Amino acid sequence: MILTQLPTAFQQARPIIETIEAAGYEAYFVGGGVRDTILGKPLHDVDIATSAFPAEVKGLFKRTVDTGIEHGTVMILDHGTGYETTTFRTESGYQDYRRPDKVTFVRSLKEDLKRRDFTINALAMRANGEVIDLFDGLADLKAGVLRAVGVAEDRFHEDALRMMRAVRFASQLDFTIEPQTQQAITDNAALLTKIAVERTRVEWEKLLMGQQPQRGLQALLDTALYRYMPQMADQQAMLQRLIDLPAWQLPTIESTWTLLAWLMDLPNQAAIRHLLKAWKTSNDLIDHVSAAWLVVSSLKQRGQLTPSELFSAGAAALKTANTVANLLGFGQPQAELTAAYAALPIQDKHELAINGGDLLRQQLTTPGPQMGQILAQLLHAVVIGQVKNESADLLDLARMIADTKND
Ligand SMILES: Nc1ccn([C@@H]2O[C@H](COP(=O)(O)OP(=O)(O)OP(=O)(O)O)[C@@H](O)[C@H]2O)c(=O)n1
Repeated sequence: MILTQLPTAFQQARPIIETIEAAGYEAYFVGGGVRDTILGKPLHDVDIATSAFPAEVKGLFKRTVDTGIEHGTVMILDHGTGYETTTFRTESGYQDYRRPDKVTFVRSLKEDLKRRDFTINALAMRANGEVIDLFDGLADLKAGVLRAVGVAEDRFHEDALRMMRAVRFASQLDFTIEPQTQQAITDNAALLTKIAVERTRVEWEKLLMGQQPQRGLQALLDTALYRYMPQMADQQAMLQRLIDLPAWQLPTIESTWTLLAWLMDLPNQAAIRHLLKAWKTSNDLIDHVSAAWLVVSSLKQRGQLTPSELFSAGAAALKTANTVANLLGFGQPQAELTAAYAALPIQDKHELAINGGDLLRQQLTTPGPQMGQILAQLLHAVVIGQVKNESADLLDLARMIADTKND
C-alpha cells in the first residue's frame, strides 16, 4: 500500500528520512501517526525509527537534542520542528514507555516492530508513503481489530500498561479486541498494579473521552482489568451504569471525573478528594470536580441552584456540572445557567467593595478569624442580594455584625 496524499507534517519530515537514507541507513515513519493517517484521523506526532545509532544520527544533522539518548532517542530540529528519532531497539521493563530499564539497539526494522504492542501500531512507512506491514496490521486496521503483535502475554509482560492501551484504543477507535489478546489481558490483569498510577490515568481518561467509551468499558469489565485500577476494585456496578447510559461522549477531563464520582455514589466532597488523590490528579482538577459534584447533587435534589450555590461553584464548575447533569437527564439549558450566573451581583470575592483593611481602619474588627467571618457574611449578603455591593452599605452591615458578635 502506498499513501499518495501524506499529511503536511509527514511531508515536511521527508527530508529527515531522506538524509538518513542518503547516509546508508534505514529510516521510517512509525507508531500512531502512521495508524491515524491510514484511518484518516488527524495525526498527533511524527515518530521516526532508524537503523542508525544515536551518535550516527547526531553526526548527520546540525541541530539535535539528546532527549533520551540512552534509549536511542534523539530529537532532530528542523525549521522549528522537533522530530523524535529512535534507533531500532528491543527493550524490557518500563516505568515509562520511552524510558525502559533495558534497551538493546538492533539494525533490523522487523526486530523493532515485533516488540511493539498491537499490529495496528507496528506499521512503518517510507518517506514516499509506502506502508511496510510485517504483522498484518493493515488487515486489522481495516477490520477494526486490536491484536497484540506475536504472543500477547509476552507483550503485556514487557509493559502491563499495554492492557490499558488495548481498552483505550477499543474506545478511541471503536475497535474490538481480538479474543487471544483479550484472554491475555484477563490472565495478566493483576500486572497493572505495577504500573505508575499517572500512566494508567492517562489511558483511563483517553478511554472515557473516546468515541465509544462503552466499548472500552465493556472490555474492562469482561477482562476484570478494572479491579486493578486505583479505587476501582469494587466498582463493577458503577461501570455497568456507565455502559447502560445512552450513548455519551464527554468534552473534558473534568466532566469525565465528575460523572464518575457521581455514579460511584460517593458520600461527600472528602470522598471525592480521596478518590482523585489516589489517581494522582492535579489539585486544580480535585477542586473543580468536587465543586461540580456538589452542583450536580443540588440539581438532582432540587432541579435548580441558589445564588449562593451558583457563586461558590464558579462558571467553570457550573458548566461541567450541568454537562454531566444533562447527560443524566436532570440538567438545565446551559444558556439559562450561564445567564443566572451572569446575573449574580458579583462573580468573584475580589469584587466585594470593601476588604479586611477597610474593616480594620473603621475599627470594626481585629486581624484574625473574626475578620474572615465578617467578610464571609458580607460576601454572602451581597451574593443573595441582601445588601448592595457599595462600601457605605457594607460598612453599615459590618458594624451590625460586629455589634452582635461583641454582645
Ligand atoms: N506501551 C507502549 C507504548 C507505545 N508502543 C509503541 O510506540 C508507538 C508510539 O507510542 P505512543 O506515542 O505512546 O502512542 P501512539 O500509539 O502513538 O498513540 P497515541 O498517540 O494516540 O497515544 C506505538 O504506536 C507503539 O508502536 C508500544 O509498543 N507499547
